[in-house]
Amino acid sequence: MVKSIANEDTPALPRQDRSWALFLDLDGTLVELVDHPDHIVVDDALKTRLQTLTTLLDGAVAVISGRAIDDLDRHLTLPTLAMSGQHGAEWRDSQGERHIAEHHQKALEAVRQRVNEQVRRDEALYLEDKGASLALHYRHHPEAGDILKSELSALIEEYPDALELHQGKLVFEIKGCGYDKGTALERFLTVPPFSQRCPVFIGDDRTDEDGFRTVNAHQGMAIKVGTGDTIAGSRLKNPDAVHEWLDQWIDRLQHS
Ligand SMILES: O=P(O)(O)OC[C@H]1O[C@H](O[C@H]2O[C@H](CO)[C@@H](O)[C@H](O)[C@H]2O)[C@H](O)[C@@H](O)[C@@H]1O
Repeated sequence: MVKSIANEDTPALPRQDRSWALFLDLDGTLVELVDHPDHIVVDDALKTRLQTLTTLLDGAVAVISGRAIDDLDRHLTLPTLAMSGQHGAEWRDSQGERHIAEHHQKALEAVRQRVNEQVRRDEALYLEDKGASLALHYRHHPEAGDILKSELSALIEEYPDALELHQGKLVFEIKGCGYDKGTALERFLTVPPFSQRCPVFIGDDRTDEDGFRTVNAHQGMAIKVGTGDTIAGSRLKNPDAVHEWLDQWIDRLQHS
């Protein structure tokens, strides 16, 4: 049964277990990618699925996203769910306490205005200002990718210890150095209810590879959604397959 939702070329996923910790990316993993960040569809079934798993795994479920936590809360409306936002720069622990990295904020402030000017020159671009990071979306002007990459790289050149450029799916992100999805996972794994559990991380994007690296180092399970190069050992085809696999997990735990 698991085989039908995994890609043909990867081994069947192991049987889900109560002793695992679950880490989930959002865009492209739990929800389909759409034309604009505000247009994702988070239905009630997904919210219930996340809540049920959190209960069954004694709280060891966290969303690990590039989005800001306020934005994740707006879409998921699960205010007590553990989360990491902005590629590890902010996080909400399992006690509900919020934390945010600040070391790069001065440098970010210095480039913010210049990125805004760039966006004003091309109305097909969309700037998502997340507070501790900037996402410049070029989904509606994909040919601009190469030039944007070199322009944004030049903009942050002055701040090599504070800022770095990440490339996602038709988006470039300017974010603080020293934080990524790998450090976000590592942080959760040092404290209960995540510590002492086998980590499972499901993600679709190249920024999720940092998380896969951490999970692999902890002998956990890295699951890549969709196609493309990856260091993950397993794959699921798309968000629907992810939902199906999570539902199997719920079913197993409720009937064991
Ligand atoms: O780490 P994630 O939860 O996967 O977030 C990664 C980025 O996702 C969002 O952008 C992407 O999804 C949009 C909606 O489907 C799409 O329009 C865009 O092209 C994608 O890059 C989000 O807006 C970013 O802030 C996240 O970093």
